Amino acid sequence: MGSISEVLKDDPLHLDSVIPLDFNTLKSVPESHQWALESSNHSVDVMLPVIDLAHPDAPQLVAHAARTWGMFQIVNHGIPLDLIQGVENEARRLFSLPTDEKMKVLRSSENLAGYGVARIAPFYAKCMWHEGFAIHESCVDHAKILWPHDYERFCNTMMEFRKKVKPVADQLLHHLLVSLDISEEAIKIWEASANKVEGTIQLNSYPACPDPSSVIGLAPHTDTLLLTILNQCQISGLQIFRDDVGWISVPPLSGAFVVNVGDILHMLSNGKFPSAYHRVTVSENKHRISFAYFHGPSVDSYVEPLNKLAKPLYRSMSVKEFFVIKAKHNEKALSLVRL
Ligand SMILES: C=C1C[C@]23C[C@@]1(O)CC[C@H]2[C@@]12CCC[C@@](C)(C(=O)O1)[C@H]2[C@@H]3C(=O)O
Ligand SMILES: O=C(O)CCC(=O)C(=O)O
Ligand SMILES: [Fe+2]
Repeated sequence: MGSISEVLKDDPLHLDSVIPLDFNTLKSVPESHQWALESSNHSVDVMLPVIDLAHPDAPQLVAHAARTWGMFQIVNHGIPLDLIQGVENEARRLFSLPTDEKMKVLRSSENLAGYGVARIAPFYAKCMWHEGFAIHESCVDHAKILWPHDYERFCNTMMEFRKKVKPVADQLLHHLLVSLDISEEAIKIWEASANKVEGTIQLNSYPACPDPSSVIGLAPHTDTLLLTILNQCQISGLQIFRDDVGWISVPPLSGAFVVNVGDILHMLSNGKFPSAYHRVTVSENKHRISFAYFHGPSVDSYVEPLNKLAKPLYRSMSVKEFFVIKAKHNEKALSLVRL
């Protein structure tokens, strides 16, 4: 995504003016973080599909789960447990730094990488109980500022994770595209588009909160790209919304990753794979960490429903155009590009 800064330079959100709170010093929830939540984060427990990627039917199971849920969990993905633990440890090392240290790597408005609030933060009057750190391409510059004499451990761990997770995302995308009954050429184009970019890693931190029912970790949203592969680090908090059931908790499963469909795959599949609407709640006594890999596409790609036999529900547009629409309209973006 070389020219993403170009896309974001007209972004109306001034993220560098929204700074995460110094959560460590708080004994109560400040008004700035108190949300009027209907039914206070209430959710039900329904098991999301858990797919063994080594199972011979994995391609069909993945496609079925993406169609019915837009979100599922994967096991037997080949990402070693010690690497998962390593990423969590490094994320905890980063977020436990003093606020003034983290502020040295604050993400600017037109930049994808660095420390700060979620990109969706400026859409809400209240702040989320969350801080994040995004890694785009290399993380050496930022890590050297944080740990001048010990930056390699952080960077090597993150790069090793990206090296291992990207092929998993490629494989999942392949299963999904094949199931769409589209031309081999279209499959190749989109695989190449996703393959061309390194993908962004997002580390999320949700500190323990004195009154979890009055705050939100991450407000309800859909992810923008093709696929997100997320690890919840063994602490619950992620919820997915279904019209028929309401909010459903996604229990963390040791060693598993949660996969969810993003808006661009939603459009490519003509809505067959719905982008998952999800949110995050926080805990009273646990500092929750999660980390996610956001898979492609290249900003130079052109998005349109790929199955030419079906009536298109979304108009054609460049990925850049969609990023601009999403940055301006957030939740309304998909409905604005619907035909
Ligand atoms: C690649 C990206 C997806 C993301 C925006 C980003 O540039 C890096 C952070 C990602 C994240 C994580 C929290 C939720 C989210 C909606 C946000 O505000 O920042 C996602 C973005 C997204 O999928 O649009
Ligand atoms: O922390 C989580 O479980 C989810 C994070 C998330 O939705 C995101 O990074 O887009
Ligand atoms: Fe998300």
